[in-house]
Amino acid sequence: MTTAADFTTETFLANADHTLLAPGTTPAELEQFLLDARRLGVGRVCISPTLVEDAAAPLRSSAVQIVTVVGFPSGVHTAEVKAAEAAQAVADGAAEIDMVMNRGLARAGDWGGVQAEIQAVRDAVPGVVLKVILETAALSDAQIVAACRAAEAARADFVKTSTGFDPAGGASVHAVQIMAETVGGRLGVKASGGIRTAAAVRELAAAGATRFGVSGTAAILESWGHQSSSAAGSAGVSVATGAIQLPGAGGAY
Ligand SMILES: O=C[C@H](O)COP(=O)(O)O
Repeated sequence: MTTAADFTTETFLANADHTLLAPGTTPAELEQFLLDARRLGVGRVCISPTLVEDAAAPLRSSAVQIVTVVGFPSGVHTAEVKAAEAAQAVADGAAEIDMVMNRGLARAGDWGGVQAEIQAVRDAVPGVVLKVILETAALSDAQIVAACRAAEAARADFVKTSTGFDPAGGASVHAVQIMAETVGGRLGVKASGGIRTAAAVRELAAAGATRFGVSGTAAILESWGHQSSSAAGSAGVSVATGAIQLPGAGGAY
């Protein structure tokens, strides 16, 4: 079990998906983002599918891998579209796929349907790391548990809390605990959306997160030496309640 105290910057960087998913990104902004990723020493970048091909060439000489998103951010795309999007992204150079689950199916209790759409993406990109974005802030605890089970049954590799773009909110300690209790040790748990400080990263790691989707990587590293609680920080993370506000990328949709 990871404790907040022994979670180092090295552990964080090795398990960080440095993220750029804002719509309207220009080639110059992508270039700067990739330079930052290498300077920071992150293991992966998480970028929009339209950016994958352009990012693949400059990253080829580095150890940085490309993660992209499918059915993003709403998840309302058909399973066939998500599967095709995933296959195209891998052909373009993506090493990992973060797909957004169809939340309507989940809220209706159609867990067979949820499993089937995850399975469709799984089958389209065999051998590729597949994460399922649940948008946990918009689900009940029981729905989070069932969604985790559907992801595991469909042979996903990770469950992921949030897109970072939903008004319901981002990652929370509470959701991560539920996910870790349900599939932890067999599937990874990616916390993402609204994570702004080192304190928040440590709390989420202690709750069971094994991967972190963060657009504010540099600011998180800058805050690493500070002991101020994420709950009280300007990041808007409330560890007590687990609610995370999304002052950054979230709300763009
Ligand atoms: O998937 C990752 C999230 O979009 C990152 O959210 P963030 O911009 O709030 O760090």
